[in-house]
Amino acid sequence: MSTPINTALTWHSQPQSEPLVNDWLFNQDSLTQRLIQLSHNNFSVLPLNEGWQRLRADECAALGCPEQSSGWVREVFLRGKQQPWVYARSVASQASLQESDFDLACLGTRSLGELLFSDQAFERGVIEICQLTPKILPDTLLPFTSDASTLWARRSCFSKEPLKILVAEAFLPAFWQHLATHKH
Ligand SMILES: C=C(O[C@@H]1C=C(C(=O)O)C=C[C@H]1O)C(=O)O
Repeated sequence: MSTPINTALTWHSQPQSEPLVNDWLFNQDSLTQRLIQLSHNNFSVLPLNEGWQRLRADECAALGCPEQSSGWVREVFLRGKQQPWVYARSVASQASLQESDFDLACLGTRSLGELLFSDQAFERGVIEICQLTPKILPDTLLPFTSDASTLWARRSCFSKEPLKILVAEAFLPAFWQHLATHKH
């Protein structure tokens, strides 16, 4: 289902004007844990697509691996109250996975965050954000029709030498609607 997408994504770390957006985009804690709390434990991970693929140019650059590298791609929905709240795409190069004992392929419906945040050896790099627009993310990639004109997304690298896992998360309209209707 994944299709090559426009890699002209402009990732940056510039805080935005809305405090609520900044809180969710730049928070360093496990997103899984925050969504478990926000959903009052009604949280689940829905794998959408997993497998070996050629990584995107921006992903290779972020991982520091050669262009056109192959890697394991994991795309999921993080769901709160059975609603897709976040679309996530996590990738790691084949070379680094082969050198490590990290089995990204075995996760299934377990959250990647459970592994990344339980193992103190993983260091998180800078969180970058960008706004995804339909022209960047054709709906062939995002398996849902988003009624938002843009989606806020963030990404960061989790490193535990020699392994680097690039985790990108796009917050979906249903997430912001839940926040708006359940003032916290
Ligand atoms: C990095 C984390 O893991 C989350 C879990 C993911 C998965 O299971 O594929 C993907 C993105 C993350 O939001 C986290 O919980 O912060």
